[in-house]
Amino acid sequence: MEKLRRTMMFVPGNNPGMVRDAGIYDADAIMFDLEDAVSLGEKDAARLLVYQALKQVDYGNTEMVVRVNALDSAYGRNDIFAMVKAGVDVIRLPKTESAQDVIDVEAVIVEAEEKFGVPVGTTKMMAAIEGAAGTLNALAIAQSSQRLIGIALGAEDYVTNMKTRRYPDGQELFFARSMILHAARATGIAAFDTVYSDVENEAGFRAEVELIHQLGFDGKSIINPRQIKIVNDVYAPSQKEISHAIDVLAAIREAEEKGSGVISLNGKMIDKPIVERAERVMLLAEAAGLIGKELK
Ligand SMILES: CC(C)(COP(=O)(O)OP(=O)(O)OC[C@H]1O[C@@H](n2cnc3c(N)ncnc32)[C@H](O)[C@@H]1OP(=O)(O)O)[C@@H](O)C(=O)NCCC(=O)NCCSC(=O)C[C@@](O)(CC(=O)O)C(=O)O
Ligand SMILES: [Mg+2]
Repeated sequence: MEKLRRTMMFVPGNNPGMVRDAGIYDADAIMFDLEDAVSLGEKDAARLLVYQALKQVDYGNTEMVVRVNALDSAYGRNDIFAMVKAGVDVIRLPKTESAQDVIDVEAVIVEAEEKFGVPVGTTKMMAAIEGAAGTLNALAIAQSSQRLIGIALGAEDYVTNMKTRRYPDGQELFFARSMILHAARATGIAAFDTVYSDVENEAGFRAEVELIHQLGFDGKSIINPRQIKIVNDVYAPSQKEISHAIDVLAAIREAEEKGSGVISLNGKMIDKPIVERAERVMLLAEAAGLIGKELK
C-alpha cells in the first residue's frame, strides 16, 4: 500500500529540545537536518545528537529522514556512515544536480551498510533538487537509484540560483515544480514540494499548499509543527469525494463478483484510473480520521 507522506518536518539537528520532541506533533515524516540549518562549527555535534536520538528516542512509526551534507563537503561521508549505523529510514541528498550525485551517495551508503551489518538496500534515499542543473536533470535523477522514494524541490536555494526570489503566487517555481512532478510520476516515485519559510503567514501557507495539492504533489517539506494541520486539512478529501470513492469501490467489487469487466456507476463508465483515485481518496480519508479502516 502507498505510504502517505503529506508532511516532512525539518528539525534542526543541532537543537536538542526540538530533536527530542519532534515525534509529538504527528508529522508523517521527521527530517533531521545536518546541512543548512547547522553552522559549520556545530556539524560534528549535530551529527552525534541526531545519531543518539535515532538510537534512543522512540518516534513510533514515523518515518525518519536525515538531510546529510553534500558528499564533496568535509561532513557528507561521516554523516552518511553515522546515519546508516543508527538505522535511519531515508537519507536526503541536498542540492542534487545529476544522477551521478545520487550514484555516488548510494555507493557510500552501500559501504556503510556492509560495515555496520545493515542489510544492503535497507536505507532508502531521496534527492532534493535546488537549482537549474538539477531541475533540467530531474528525470535522470529520479531514474538513478532503486532506493529513491522521491524527489523534492528546495525552493530557497532554487530561487537564489535563478536570480529571483519567492513571490506569493509561486510563478517563479512553476517550471521546477512541473519538472519534478513529471520526473517523479514517470518513474513511480513521490514528489515533495518545498518549505514555506514565513511561518507566521498561515493564509499564504494554505494558499501554497492548495496550489501544490492541485498540481499533484504527494506532500510538502515543512519547518514548523503549526504547518502540519494546515497540510493535512488541505489533503483531506471532502465528504462528497469520499462518498463517490465508496460507491466506485462498491461498484468494482460487485462487477468483480459478477465476473464483469465493464463497470458503470450512475451511467458513467468506471475504469482503472478512477478506481486508483478512489483508493487514494480512501487512504487520505483514513489518514485524516474521516473514515474507519472497515470502510476501505
Ligand atoms: C521557523 C522557526 C525558527 C520558528 O520558531 P518558533 O520558535 O517561532 O516556533 P514556535 O511555533 O513558537 O514553536 C512552538 C514549539 O514547536 C517547536 N518547534 C518549532 N519548530 C520545530 C521544528 N521544526 N521541529 C521540532 N519542533 C519545532 C518549538 O521548539 C516549540 O516547542 P516548545 O518550546 O516545547 O513549545 C522554527 O520552527 C524552526 O527552527 N524550524 C526549522 C527550520 C529549519 O529546519 N530550517 C532548515 C530547513 S529549510 C532549508 O534549508 C531551505 C531549503 O533547503 C528547504 C528544502 O530543501 O526544501 C531550500 O533550499 O528551500
Ligand atoms: Mg536548500
